[in-house]
Amino acid sequence: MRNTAVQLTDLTLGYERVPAIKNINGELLTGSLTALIGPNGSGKSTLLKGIAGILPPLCGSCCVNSAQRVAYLPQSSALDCTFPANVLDLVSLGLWPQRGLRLRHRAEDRQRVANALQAVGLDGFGNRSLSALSGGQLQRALFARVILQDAGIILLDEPFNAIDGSTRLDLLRLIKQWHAQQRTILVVIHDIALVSDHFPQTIFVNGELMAWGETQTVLQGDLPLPSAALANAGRFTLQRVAEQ
Ligand SMILES: Nc1ncnc2c1ncn2[C@@H]1O[C@H](COP(=O)(O)OP(=O)(O)OP(=O)(O)O)[C@@H](O)[C@H]1O
Repeated sequence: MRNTAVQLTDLTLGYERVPAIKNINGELLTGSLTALIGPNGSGKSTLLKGIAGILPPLCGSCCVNSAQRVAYLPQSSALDCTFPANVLDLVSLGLWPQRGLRLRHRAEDRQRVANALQAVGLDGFGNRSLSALSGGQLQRALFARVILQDAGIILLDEPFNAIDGSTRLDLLRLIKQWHAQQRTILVVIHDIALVSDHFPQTIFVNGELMAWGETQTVLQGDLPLPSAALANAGRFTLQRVAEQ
């Protein structure tokens, strides 16, 4: 697994022994930037949870390069923002893989948290309660936590949902910085134009693996996605894995 960050072998994942996504084979190369696309309910979040180690395989295996830490950012709608915590609490959690849960912040840690908040444009938001953040501000805070996790493998579930254009650009810039640092990045996205413009690799799932490869090859046909997702993205021919 020298150049392999994640290896999936006949991987089937699901809930209460009912498969949600079946027989996935493939590998994420170290330093790759990959979009994960597919219709609602096609198993994208399930696959991310499997790679993050949150969901054990029903069959097959998911091997993650043990030399690399994994950062997983769930859909922000899955987070309970009524929890009595502020932005500093949330972002500082990114330090626990390195410092442990009972961390006492050193001056160096406080500086790293401040730097991460600055990098996502949330300077001065540290004491703001999570419940008082807008959707875009919450997404920025979650990205600050990912910065602190300093992981080699970064899994992001729909980070561009319900955010405005400038937040989207800022977050995209961060993803590109991580890519330039040779981190391995997998991002669930519904916006096919964004995938086409910014992601070199694409995985397309629909309960099983439909295609995995260069984005322009994968997006060469009619994808069974809502027409809104295809707006401005042209027509694509789907190259099925089975036909390769
Ligand atoms: N906790 C759960 N318990 C039981 N079934 C689940 C659970 N989470 C997801 N599922 C089911 O697994 C299948 C895949 O769901 P998943 O959330 O992975 O899809 P998705 O592609 O991420 O969808 P979306 O684009 O809507 O976020 C769906 O049929 C869903 O109903």
